Amino acid sequence: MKLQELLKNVAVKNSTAAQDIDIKEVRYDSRAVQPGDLFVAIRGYATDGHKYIVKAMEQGAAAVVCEEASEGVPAVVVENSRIALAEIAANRFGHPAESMVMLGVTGTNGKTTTTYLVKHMLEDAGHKVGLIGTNQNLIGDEVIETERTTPESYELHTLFARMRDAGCTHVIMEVSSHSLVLDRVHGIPFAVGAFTNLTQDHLDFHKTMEEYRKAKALLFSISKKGVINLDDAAAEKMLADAKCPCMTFSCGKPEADLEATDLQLHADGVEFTAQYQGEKADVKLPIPGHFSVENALTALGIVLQLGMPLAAAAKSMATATGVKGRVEVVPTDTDYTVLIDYAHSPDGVENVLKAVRGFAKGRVVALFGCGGDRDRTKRPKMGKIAADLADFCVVTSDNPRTEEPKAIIDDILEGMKDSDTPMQVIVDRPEAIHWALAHAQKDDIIVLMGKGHETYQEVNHVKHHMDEREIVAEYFA
Ligand SMILES: CC(=O)N[C@H]1[C@@H](OP(=O)(O)OP(=O)(O)OC[C@H]2O[C@@H](n3ccc(=O)[nH]c3=O)[C@H](O)[C@@H]2O)O[C@H](CO)[C@@H](O)[C@@H]1O[C@H](C)C(=O)N[C@@H](C)C(=O)N[C@H](CCC(=O)O)C(=O)O
Ligand SMILES: Nc1ncnc2c1ncn2[C@@H]1O[C@H](COP(=O)(O)OP(=O)(O)OP(=O)(O)O)[C@@H](O)[C@H]1O
Ligand SMILES: N[C@H](CCC[C@H](N)C(=O)O)C(=O)O
Ligand SMILES: [Mg+2]
Repeated sequence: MKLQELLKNVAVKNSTAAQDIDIKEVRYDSRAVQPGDLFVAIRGYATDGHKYIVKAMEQGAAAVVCEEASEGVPAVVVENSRIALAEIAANRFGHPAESMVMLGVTGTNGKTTTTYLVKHMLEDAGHKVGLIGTNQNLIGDEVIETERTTPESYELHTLFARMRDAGCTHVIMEVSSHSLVLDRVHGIPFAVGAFTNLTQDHLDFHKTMEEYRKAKALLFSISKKGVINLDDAAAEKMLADAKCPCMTFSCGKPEADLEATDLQLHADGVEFTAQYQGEKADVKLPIPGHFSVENALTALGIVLQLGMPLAAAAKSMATATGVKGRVEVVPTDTDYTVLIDYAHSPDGVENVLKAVRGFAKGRVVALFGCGGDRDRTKRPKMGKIAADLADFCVVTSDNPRTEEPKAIIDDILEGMKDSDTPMQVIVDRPEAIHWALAHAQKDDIIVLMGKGHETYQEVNHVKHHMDEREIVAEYFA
């Protein structure tokens, strides 16, 4: 592609690069640059892409997009390289997002689950759907592995192009707060954006809850229509900040556009009556927990905003299946139950343990750790909530990354020190799981929290294979 085609509608401050040069590929990591590529230099948190311009040129880069030009380098200078990257990516692939209905979900918890529900309902209605999120990306049934919840803009447009070419009409994606702040989703024309909830997470990155909320609110300045959880404490501010018309949902607030009443919470799912614009429908979702009602409402809100009739959406919801690693039952053939869940924030832990408490006949045993190189202040909070809600806690590791595992555990224990809930600390997670199984009692529900779908433990930048399903199976073998 010619450089000028890639730069169409990009706000260029000045340029020393010839506009008609041929560009082979676009790279934002110098380590991937090959002869003829365009290197986009991004100022990051860990390092600055501008430092690698010389290296990129040595590797054969044809030109550089940057915020500050270097002597003798064919450079296109822009105000913001991340925004330029997103625009270049859209140009590179022929604006694939514009030919599909783009749907985005933001919020601290419930994004992954909601996206799968929306995909299921749209497929039931006969559409081919692409999905982008934490567990994996999907083009219909085709699975594409992922590293991020919301990939970098260039990867996003690469995926959109594949989805478009495969005949997708709709894309449902998780929109993380990081992606909104870091312009990964810049320029995506979201037909509907939805907000699940706001509770503590990622303060390492956003610093304050208000900054975190504002990051999420950005989705409603790039969406045509919004769906907002009126039961969340941040709802009022989210509605006030929104630049698009928003519908609201609630469990019990009649002023909401979509309201759930007559909630029934069962061990294997939830049931409720949904009311929208004078219509009523019975909704069943085979995923347990009060939060499943919220996720169902978020998903219903999205398809209602697209014009799907409530009755059709409700009917479809009943045949949705659970999502890997979200309240997933591990088969054990014993008189107790093992669940794998992705709760990794104070609210997530509270929600899943309350849900389990609601149907447990015996003890609730919580096994968990906290991620390294992530929000430290959530650790004692998760510890306290687990100690308050569980009958027994096993504290262990969850992706220590570059931190000392025992130091992370000490942060968690700080929040548990006033509790008399019995507990066991075992740093090695597989060992901790085996210990929990060896000490299980009849009717216990052992909740393995934090890893969800993940099949690795990340230590010092290396992902070591670790699948909790296999660890449980090994124990019984
Ligand atoms: C805080 C954050 O999100 N950082 C992301 C950001 O990194 P950064 O801007 O700090 O980049 P950097 O490492 O300083 O490097 C700056 C630039 O120099 C380039 N570089 C670097 C080294 C080199 O030799 N040559 C070179 O060109 C890098 O490619 C980059 O373009 O941009 C990078 C490129 O896209 C991302 O890989 C990186 O994600 C990091 C690894 C990360 O862990 N992100 C997590 C926290 C994240 O994004 N999580 C959210 C939410 C999760 C959820 O709740 O579900 C997600 O959406 O996944
Ligand atoms: N609506 C909800 N409110 C609170 N907690 C929830 C909700 N939905 C799910 N959870 C809990 O949070 C965990 C994570 O859910 P899910 O993966 O759907 O959220 P997410 O927003 O995609 O998370 P991430 O930010 O890591 O991508 C679940 O395993 C469950 O314990
Ligand atoms: N996507 C989130 C979830 C991480 C889940 C947990 N396993 C952890 O490592 O903290 C993050 O990167 O913060
Ligand atoms: Mg997710």
